Amino acid sequence: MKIKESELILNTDGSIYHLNCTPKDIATTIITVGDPERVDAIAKYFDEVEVTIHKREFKTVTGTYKGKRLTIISTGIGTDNIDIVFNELDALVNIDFETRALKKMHTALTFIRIGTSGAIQEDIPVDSLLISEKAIGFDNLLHFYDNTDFLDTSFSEAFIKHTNWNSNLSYPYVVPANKELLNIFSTEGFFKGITATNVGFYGPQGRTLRLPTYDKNLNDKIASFQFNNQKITNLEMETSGIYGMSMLLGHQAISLNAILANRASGSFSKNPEETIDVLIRKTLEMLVNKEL
Ligand SMILES: O=P(O)(O)O[C@H]1O[C@H](CO)[C@@H](O)[C@H]1O
Ligand SMILES: O=c1cc[nH]c(=O)[nH]1
Repeated sequence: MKIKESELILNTDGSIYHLNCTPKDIATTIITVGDPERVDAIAKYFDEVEVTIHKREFKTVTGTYKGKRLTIISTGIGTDNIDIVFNELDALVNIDFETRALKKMHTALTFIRIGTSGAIQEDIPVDSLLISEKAIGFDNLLHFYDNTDFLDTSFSEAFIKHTNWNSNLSYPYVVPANKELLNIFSTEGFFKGITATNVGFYGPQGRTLRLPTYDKNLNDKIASFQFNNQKITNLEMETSGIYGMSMLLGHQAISLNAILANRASGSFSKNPEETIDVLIRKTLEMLVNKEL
């Protein structure tokens, strides 16, 4: 079936609408970051850069690291951008742009998020690295899609009860990391935990500058919640969307977090760039050594 021009939107040069990339521009292993400037902070380690494309908050660099072809792309902030980036990257490999039909052979992509995050457990210090075993999404992206049977509703129900979750907020959805990637990255000295993905940095993460939040104890309730001996460890703004979209589209994803803030102790990293750089170098080496 031919996908309409209003659904699969191609620019006059044949590139996809927001990302401005054509199918040849991307590798099958893709590092996602929020901050467009982090793309160059990673690409500076490449042997060579093949492609650089920048439109809006979406900066894409494809090149090689120790001979391995990789793409780095910035998503900007939030799961609304994840919807765009993941649908468009998937289209680049799984839709024929000439015929506008789905390709017969599915191509699975491997996604590694190199992100920043704030811990809510006191024993996860600033400047540590954490791998997200699961994400709990306080955003509503996944609720717009069908076929979400993989979501862990028992976890959601227990969480809603424990926190007395406000019914005006969207239903928190719980989605796992890719098992294989989780096993691979789990061996390398990361903390492991459950990442809460929020719809904002301030109120939604319980930060108060001038505006009070509806429940000043919400972060404490989130931190004290346990399900099957697992705790929610950290807050950020993309992982639930990345895990959810990857499950829906048949890709594999893992989210790695540089912990810059500790909300329990009220502290923030004195050298965030250094911590992010440690995570970048570690991730690049693992991608090559584990042949991901
Ligand atoms: O550093 P990035 O990857 O952008 O991730 C975190 O930082 C941003 C907020 O400062 C949000 O996008 C959050 O998820
Ligand atoms: O506390 C933090 C730190 C980074 N990113 C977030 O979303 N929250």
